[in-house]
Amino acid sequence: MSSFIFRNARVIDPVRKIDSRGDVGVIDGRIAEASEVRGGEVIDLGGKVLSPGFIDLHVHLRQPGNNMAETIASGTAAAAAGGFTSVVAMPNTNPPADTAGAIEFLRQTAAKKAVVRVLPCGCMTKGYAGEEMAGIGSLKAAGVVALSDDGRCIQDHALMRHVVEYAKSFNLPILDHCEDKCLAAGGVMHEGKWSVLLGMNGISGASEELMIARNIILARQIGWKIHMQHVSVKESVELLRNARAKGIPVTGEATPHHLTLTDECIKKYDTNYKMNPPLRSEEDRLALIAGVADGTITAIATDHAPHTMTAKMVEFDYAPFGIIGLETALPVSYGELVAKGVISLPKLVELFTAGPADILGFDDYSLAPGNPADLTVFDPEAKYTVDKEQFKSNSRNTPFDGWEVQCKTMLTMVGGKIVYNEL
Ligand SMILES: NC(=O)N[C@@H](CC(=O)O)C(=O)O
Ligand SMILES: [Zn+2]
Ligand SMILES: [Zn+2]
Repeated sequence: MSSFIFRNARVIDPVRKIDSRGDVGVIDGRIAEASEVRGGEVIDLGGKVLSPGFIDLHVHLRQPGNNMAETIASGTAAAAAGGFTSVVAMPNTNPPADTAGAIEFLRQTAAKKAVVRVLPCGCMTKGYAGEEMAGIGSLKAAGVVALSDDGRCIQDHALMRHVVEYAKSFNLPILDHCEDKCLAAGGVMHEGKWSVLLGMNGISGASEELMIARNIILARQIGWKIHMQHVSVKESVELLRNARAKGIPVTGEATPHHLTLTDECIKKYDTNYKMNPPLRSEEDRLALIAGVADGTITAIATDHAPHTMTAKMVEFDYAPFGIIGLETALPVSYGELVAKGVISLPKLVELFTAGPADILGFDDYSLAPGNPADLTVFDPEAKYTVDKEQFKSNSRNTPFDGWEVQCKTMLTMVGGKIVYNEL
């Protein structure tokens, strides 16, 4: 395997609290002191940022079941283009990833087709139907890194309690889609001023708040980690903030779209603004940003949810929920959080690296010599226009097409192999 020296990097390594000019070496797929590399390829970064590879906790790869929308090959190519070196693959495929066999399929296909690491996530319940617990022990043995029924939420609190107990005994974090079905029923957008004005059925913020409260209670009672996916409302942020202050092991992620867009966008009736949870009010959006700024929210995750053009090109009510995000996450988050002075650049890097690594229970996700050479190089100064036709994803369902953005992925390296290069 080849060696590399990255010269003149702005090295940002949140775990080791480093933000300084320097060189980073890679020998045989691992990070090394640059001075120890003999005769490797020299790449001058001219001050561009080099950081640990980004981890996306929340990605829908759609294979098996909907290869038109995405495959493991196309989804991981999109991830590489976005600077992600690892993605957690949500199990709501068809068939769902609720057995060791399904996880084995994912792992074997990823070994052949993926360009970044695919971290399998298994269902909490059989068929993610929320009725019967999945075989959590065999999912663990097959290599899942977490459990989730994403797309749906277990409504039966006693069942959820048992799942959390099993997850604890198998040392698996739970990534939960928090949504009370009764309160959300029939809704297609956020319940608020705009749903009234547009005459559309709303999804109450309380549907999320209620299940976040439920999960906080279970995390406290059982003493186990529950991570709240795609947190979207103000009240959820407040609940999380208070619970974390008390030491309850709960965490939350924010998506780039919930940080930047609101329910007002729905007036365009464009189904690329339809996702679950829905775009919320401006007040909710600002609360989410405040939660990121004060450390209540410790990860940015895309909830990359590809859908084909034909699936999305229908009346708003009938379109599936979900938008893609892997190839826009970095610039969109940079624009809202760093360019506007809400957080520093190292903090943004943390939200894409050490934050998600910690939620998964990985330790030392840093640029320490000896660690796997999973690296992201990006240029915070580079300005460009988002063009969905250039995406590596099989899908085009993005609300960010045509956005003038700043901060571009320049190179992605996984285990010492360059999988994306724009330098
Ligand atoms: N976010 C979405 O709107 N859709 C996701 C499911 C989910 O993340 O809940 C999907 O699988 O399409
Ligand atoms: Zn979800
Ligand atoms: Zn999802």
